[in-house]
Amino acid sequence: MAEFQLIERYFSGLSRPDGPVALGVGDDCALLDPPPGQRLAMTMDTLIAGRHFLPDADPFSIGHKSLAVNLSDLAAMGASPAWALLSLSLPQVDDSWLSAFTSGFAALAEAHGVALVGGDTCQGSLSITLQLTGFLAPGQEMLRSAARPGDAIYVTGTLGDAALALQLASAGQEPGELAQRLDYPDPRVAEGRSLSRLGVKACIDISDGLVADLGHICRRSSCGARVYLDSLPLSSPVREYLAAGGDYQPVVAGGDDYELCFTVPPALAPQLRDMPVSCIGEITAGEGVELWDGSGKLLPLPRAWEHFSS
Ligand SMILES: Nc1ncnc2c1ncn2[C@@H]1O[C@H](COP(=O)(O)OP(=O)(O)OP(=O)(O)O)[C@@H](O)[C@H]1O
Ligand SMILES: Cc1ncc(C[n+]2csc(CCOP(=O)(O)O)c2C)c(N)n1
Ligand SMILES: [Mg+2]
Repeated sequence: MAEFQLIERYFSGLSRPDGPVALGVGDDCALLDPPPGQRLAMTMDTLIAGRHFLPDADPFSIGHKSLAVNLSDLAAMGASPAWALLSLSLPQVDDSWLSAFTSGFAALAEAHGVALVGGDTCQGSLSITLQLTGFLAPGQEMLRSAARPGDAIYVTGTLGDAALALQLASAGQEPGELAQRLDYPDPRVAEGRSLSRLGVKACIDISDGLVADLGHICRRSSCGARVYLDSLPLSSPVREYLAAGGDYQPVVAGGDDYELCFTVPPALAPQLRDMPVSCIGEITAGEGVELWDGSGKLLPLPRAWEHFSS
């Protein structure tokens, strides 16, 4: 099967032309009608074999994750997802790989109302780039630059599960239930929309680890952050790993969490009472992220995930 047959077989069906998609997969461009009065929120992320997923990863999970990491960026802005463009580089045409990949992608796209409206396909080493567009009413955006001293810092979900799964898998051990968090991140789109509607102004999604991503909020907001290790929300396997003497590096710097980290002024905090979020510290007038343990000791910051750093 060659390029155009492949596009027809695997990607035309994901296009779902409807009202706002005037023209999807198949022409020189997609033609799209954004809803009046909404801004477009646009993001893009790449997944590369060996860099973002293990070479033997299930293609269904790669399809899921390539969309999930982009949905997570829209969630962090408070946007609603709408359209995707998919650029695929494949070493060869492998039918079973492509059908599993597109099924994983389609299942998550369906769950979030995302239409695939176009893309590009070429032969090369395995790499997936997804561009995702969403909508956002002006004034509802959550920015990295909007944290203020005195704000409380919150996160959704639990931290460190995916990084610990990767650490175990890389050491040839069985990650058990943690594997799900590495392979199938659950982007916090509904939570992002709710937070933005509540009036939360500062948010980021945690892809490179808490310390690095909260660090982006600090730099862009010209403030500091105090985080309390004992306040971090942890799953049972991560708790057990720490209790057995495991290092906190995967929890605060391993990355791949795809949880939201956001800050809230004291007046807004009571409105979060019924949400599944955890307060982990506060924004200060200082600079950079500080990590404190339960006995009041300042902890050294582990090195964060960063491309070109090793
Ligand atoms: N090659 C590039 N050209 C233009 N802008 C870029 C490029 N690479 C990154 N950016 C922009 O830089 C900013 C930070 O990008 P970065 O990839 O670090 O954020 P992110 O996508 O939220 O994080 P992650 O990729 O870890 O999920 C974003 O606004 C992004 O659009
Ligand atoms: C095989 C393998 N090695 C390492 C990792 C960890 N990892 C890769 S990229 C990244 C940050 C987000 O990426 P980006 O900044 O490119 O969006 C993290 C935490 C992984 N998932 N699989
Ligand atoms: Mg990125």
